[in-house]
Amino acid sequence: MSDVDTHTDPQDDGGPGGAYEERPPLLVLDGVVRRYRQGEATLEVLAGASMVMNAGESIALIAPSGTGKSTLLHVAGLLERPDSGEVFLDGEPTSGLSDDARTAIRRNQIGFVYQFHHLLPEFSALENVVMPQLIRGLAPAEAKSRAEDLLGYLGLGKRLTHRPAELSGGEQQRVAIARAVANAPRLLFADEPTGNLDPTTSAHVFQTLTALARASGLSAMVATHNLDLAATLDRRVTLRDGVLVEV
Ligand SMILES: Nc1ncnc2c1ncn2[C@@H]1O[C@H](COP(=O)(O)OP(=O)(O)OP(=O)(O)O)[C@@H](O)[C@H]1O
Repeated sequence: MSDVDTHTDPQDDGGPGGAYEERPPLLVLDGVVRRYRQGEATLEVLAGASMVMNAGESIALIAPSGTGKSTLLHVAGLLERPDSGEVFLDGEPTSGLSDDARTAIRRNQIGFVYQFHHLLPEFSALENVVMPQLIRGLAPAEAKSRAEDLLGYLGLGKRLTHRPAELSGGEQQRVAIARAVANAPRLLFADEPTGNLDPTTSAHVFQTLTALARASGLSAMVATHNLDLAATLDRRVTLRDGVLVEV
């Protein structure tokens, strides 16, 4: 175990349970190492990355292309396992969990947004947002109502029946954001969510994403190349030689 304390939240004043009750931070990365084989060589993309993410925090991940931002988001979001080190969720280690247990955590607690929307082309905006809720087991009427609310909040109330190809790039990304938060996750990972959009649309979609995260108390980690947008989040980190550094 390295110097990262996985069990106390520095912003936790003890809460209603009393001053001696300690709540672990939402997410802790502790000395995370991730290597890829590239032919004969091994590339160590993450070389002991550590960080603490508290509930409700928004963090920008800013680093040059190829330094490991996507890899970090995939490991933190339980899509990939670290080669060594640990990812703690609510103070509990996750790397030893079965694939099924990790999938269940992702489905119920984690949302992802990517640079390209990955919406299902043959389904409407509404259906794309309803679907993950049905997979989770929600009743169709409840799922539809939540999807309508979310899309309305994101300014897409008049685009519910449009298929992705009938929407603008910014609208497609907003549907992807609605889909990512449809199951009310606690954590949102966004990998250059506005990287494919023009500057004005990019700023609008980014602000929509962060406003939604704040309104719903969601913790968000957003990889972006845009320093102005990064400045609007609570904290900024970068990757230097595979290690996370606060900037
Ligand atoms: N599955 C893989 N197999 C082999 N190498 C990989 C794999 N995934 C990523 N890499 C390598 O790891 C390095 C980091 O990749 P990653 O996609 O995490 O970077 P990034 O910072 O997100 O880049 P970008 O900003 O261009 O998206 C790159 O050199 C990439 O080629």
